[in-house]
Amino acid sequence: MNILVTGGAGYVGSHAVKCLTANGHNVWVYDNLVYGHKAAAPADRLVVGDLHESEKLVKLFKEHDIEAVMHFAAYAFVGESVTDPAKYYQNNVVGTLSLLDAMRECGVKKIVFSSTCATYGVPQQVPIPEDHPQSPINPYGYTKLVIERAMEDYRHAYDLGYAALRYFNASGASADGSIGEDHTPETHLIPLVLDVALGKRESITVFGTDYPTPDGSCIRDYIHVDDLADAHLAALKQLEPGKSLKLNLGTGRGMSVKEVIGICEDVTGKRIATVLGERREGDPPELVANPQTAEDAIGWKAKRSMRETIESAWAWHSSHPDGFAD
Ligand SMILES: NC(=O)c1ccc[n+]([C@@H]2O[C@H](COP(=O)([O-])OP(=O)(O)OC[C@H]3O[C@@H](n4cnc5c(N)ncnc54)[C@H](O)[C@@H]3O)[C@@H](O)[C@H]2O)c1
Ligand SMILES: O=c1ccn([C@@H]2O[C@H](COP(=O)(O)OP(=O)(O)O[C@H]3O[C@H](CO)[C@@H](O)[C@H](O)[C@H]3O)[C@@H](O)[C@H]2O)c(=O)[nH]1
Repeated sequence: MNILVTGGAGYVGSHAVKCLTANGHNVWVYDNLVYGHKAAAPADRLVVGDLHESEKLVKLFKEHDIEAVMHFAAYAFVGESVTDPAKYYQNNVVGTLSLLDAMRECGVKKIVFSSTCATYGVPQQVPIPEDHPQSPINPYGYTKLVIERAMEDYRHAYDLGYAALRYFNASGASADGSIGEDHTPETHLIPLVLDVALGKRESITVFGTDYPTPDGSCIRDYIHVDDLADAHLAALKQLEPGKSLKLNLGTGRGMSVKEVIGICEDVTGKRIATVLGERREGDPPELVANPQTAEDAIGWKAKRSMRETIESAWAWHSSHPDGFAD
C-alpha cells in the first residue's frame, strides 16, 4: 500500500515507518522536522513539509497515489499545552483539519491517528476500557479528543475510515538499535532515568510519593514502541472507508515510578540516585489500559516485556548518549 506517514521523523512515527517498510509497504514520511530527526527517516523517503501546507499534501497524495495516512505529527508536551494552548490547538487541531481536507480532496479514505490515554483524564475505573468517559484534564488531551470527534463526523458524512489509537506510555527503542527516543526537551521517565545511569544527570526525582498506590508513586502502562508499530500495521489491515476503530494500546500491566527505576538499575547495573519529590500537576495516580478490545478487533496484543522495553531503551541511549545529535 502507498502510505503517507506524518511525523514519521519523530519517535513513534519512525518506528512505525520501519515496521511498515519491513512489511512491504511503500512509505513516504512527511515531517516539518521541528521536533523530528532527519536521521530517523529513510533519506530517499523524507518530504520536509508542514501539516498546514494543504496544497503540498494534495500534490503528494496525487503524485504517489497515496491510499492511507498514518498521522503522528503533533505537539505532545502536556505542561506546555497548559501554558500555551494556542500553539496546541493551532498545530494539533488546525493542522490536522488541513490534512483531513487534503485527504478529502484526493479521495484518501483511511487514516490511523495517534490519540492518547490523556483523552480519558482522571480515570474512574482502572484498567481503562475504550467506553470510559473522555474528559481530558489538559489542552493537549482536548486537541486529541477534538480530532477523534472530527474523524467520527467525517466518517459519517464523507465515508472516512479511521483508527483512533489511544497510546499509553510509549517506551523502548528499535531492536536493531538504529533508532530510539530523542525528545527535546526530554520529559519522559525512562530516558531521564537512563540519563542518570549514563552520568548525564545527577538524579531522578520521583514526582509524588503519597499517591493511593502500593508504593505511593504513580502507576503507568509502558508499551514498547515496536508493539505500537505492530498495532498500527494491524489496524491498517482492518481499515475500510466508513469504518472506525477506537482502541487502547497498552499492555494491561501497571508499573510504578519506583518499580521502573528498580528495573533500570537492574538492566544498567548502576545505582540510580533518586530524589523523592512533590507531585507533578495534572498527573493521575494510575493509568493502565484494558487492551482486550484491540485484541478482539485487530488481533493485536503487546508482546514485549517491561524488561525487554528497558533493555532496548538502554541499548539505544548508551550507544547514542546525544541521541541523533542533530
Ligand atoms: N510518546 C508517547 O508516549 C505518546 C503517548 C500518547 C500519544 N502520543 C502521540 O503520538 C504521536 C507521536 O509522538 P512522539 O512521542 O513520537 O512525538 P515526536 O515529537 O517525537 O514526533 C512528532 C513528529 O511530528 C512532527 N510535527 C509536529 N508538528 C508538525 C507539523 N505541523 N507538520 C509536520 N510535522 C510535524 C515533529 O517534527 C515530530 O517529528 C503524537 O501525536 C503524540 O501526541 C505519544
Ligand atoms: O522526572 C520524572 C518524569 C516523570 N515522572 C513520572 O513518571 C510517570 C510517567 O511520566 P512521563 O514519562 O512524563 O509520561 P506521562 O506523563 O504519563 O505522559 C506520556 O504518556 C501520555 C499517555 O500516558 C501521553 O499522552 C503523553 O504525550 C506522554 O508524555 C508519571 O507518573 C510522572 O509523574 C517522574 O516521577 N519523574
